[in-house]
Amino acid sequence: MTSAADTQAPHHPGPLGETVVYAYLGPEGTFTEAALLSIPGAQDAIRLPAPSVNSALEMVRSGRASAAVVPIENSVEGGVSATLDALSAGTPLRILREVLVPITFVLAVRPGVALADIRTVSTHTHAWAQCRDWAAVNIPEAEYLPSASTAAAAVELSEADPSFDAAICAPLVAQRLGLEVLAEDIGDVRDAVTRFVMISLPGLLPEPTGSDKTTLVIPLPEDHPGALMEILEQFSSRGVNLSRIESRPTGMFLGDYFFSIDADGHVADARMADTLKGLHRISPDLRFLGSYPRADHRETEISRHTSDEAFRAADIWLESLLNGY
Ligand SMILES: O=C(O)C(=O)C[C@]1(C(=O)O)C=C[C@@H](O)C=C1
Repeated sequence: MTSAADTQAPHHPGPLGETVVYAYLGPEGTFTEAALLSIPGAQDAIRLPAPSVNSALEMVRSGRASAAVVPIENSVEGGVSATLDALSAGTPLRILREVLVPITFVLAVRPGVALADIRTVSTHTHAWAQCRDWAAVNIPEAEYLPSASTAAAAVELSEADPSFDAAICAPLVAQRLGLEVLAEDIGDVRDAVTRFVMISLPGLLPEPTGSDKTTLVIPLPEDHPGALMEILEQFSSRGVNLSRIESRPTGMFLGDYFFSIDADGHVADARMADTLKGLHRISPDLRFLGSYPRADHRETEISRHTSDEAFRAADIWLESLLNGY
């Protein structure tokens, strides 16, 4: 379902010199690499695996890469905190496109190891959260050890003296590394999907398509009754639908939070532009992370009174009042 990998999408990172250089959460064989490879042109680009989401984004900030691909949200486990936090601070970055990748996990071991021998298992925390119930039934004695990615766990398992007995990873990486697959499709929820985003430094925005998403980071202005309501009202009064809202601690002090929000529509749409202005009045430090096409191509629903025409007609009417009519 790598449905954002369509050819008409106009949003590519600007070339760095002549060659497009992509950073991604590595090593080779991560689901993130699969997401990157589904983007037109990425097969011919230079691809730099990074050991963490932060370092992938740092490569973009420092100019080593033109863009980075990182996971942002999973249909089972929700937001990827490392990405949400890294985008909320530091040099501003922009999301240029999103990619959806169906997720299937296998349990991989070194040849000859049986299910009953497994005392320790390693994978990415998001992957573990998606296979926890399967593990509780099938390897109940196994202790979980977190790894930087599913592929990093598989790579360590394939090397000399791994510090664990099994890895949860993508089927392809287990096969590539010569690991034995003891169980397939071990995710607790069928049809799990992870959403990845392509990130670059701010530049020209992708054109509106009628099926777009806008991502924002909004610090809660000041702690008072109704503060969150004031933020939400900006969206609802302009007919803007939210597809994701999460709160994350800013890390500054206990109780200090920001909201990470995905809203349907593009900043070039009058109702979204008006929403952003309203939000800026309430929370001037908000971050605009980009407007980009939806991977599922679902069209934004617009009611008659929040269409671009309705906003234009209202502007013209107000102008006429000011001109004495
Ligand atoms: O470890 C990987 O293979 C990744 O690409 C990371 C990641 C994630 O952060 O959610 C991506 C997809 C899966 O949901 C599990 C792990």
